[in-house]
Amino acid sequence: MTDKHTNIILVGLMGAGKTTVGKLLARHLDKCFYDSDHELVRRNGVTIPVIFEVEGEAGFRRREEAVIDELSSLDNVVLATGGGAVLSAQTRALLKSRGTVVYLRGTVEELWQRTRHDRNRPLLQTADPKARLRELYTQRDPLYREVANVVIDTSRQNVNTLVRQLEQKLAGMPD
Ligand SMILES: Nc1ncnc2c1ncn2[C@@H]1O[C@H](COP(=O)(O)OP(=O)(O)OP(=O)(O)O)[C@@H](O)[C@H]1O
Ligand SMILES: O=C(O)C1=C[C@@H](O)[C@@H](O)[C@H](O)C1
Ligand SMILES: [Mg+2]
Repeated sequence: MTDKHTNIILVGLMGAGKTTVGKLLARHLDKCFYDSDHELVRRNGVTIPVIFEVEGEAGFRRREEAVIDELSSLDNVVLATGGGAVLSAQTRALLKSRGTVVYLRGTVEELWQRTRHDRNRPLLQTADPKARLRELYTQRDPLYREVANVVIDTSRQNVNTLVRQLEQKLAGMPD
């Protein structure tokens, strides 16, 4: 059975640090780390842009929903989810029931600085990627907040500080 408080699930926009913070947090808490994006790439043997190209965003979302269902049903994991995972109502319900959900929040400016040189994010391959990021922020911030038990502001915080802060918050949470 899945014990709600053995899993930590990270949500947030592209560049929020879910993968980076998640890996370090898992090491500190002695939990296994999974990343839904990495798992999709590993299982399908192609990059995320290729999945988007071949199956469209809808195809990617179906695969993402299934892999998050599977990974979140494990115990004692830190799970970094893809930035758009919360678009699925089914996934939102699942995440809330399967772990302590942490929203890593960042300003659009910072998220932009962290993602601008990376071509691996198909949703940002537009004429004005920063404006796109702003739109995604407006659309998704309420969804991240809806699922989150904890909201962490990542602005001007290095990864080590964030992990320490997160560990303290998690330790202080009721069972
Ligand atoms: N708190 C931070 N301060 C400075 N740089 C950071 C911070 N968190 C992450 N980064 C950097 O920002 C980039 C994006 O981080 P990361 O890949 O962990 O984001 P993500 O939330 O997993 O994004 P995605 O949803 O696209 O997978 C990386 O180069 C990482 O080193
Ligand atoms: O924000 C999003 O919709 C995405 C974020 C990434 O983590 C990947 O899951 C993919 O690039 C889509
Ligand atoms: Mg990531």
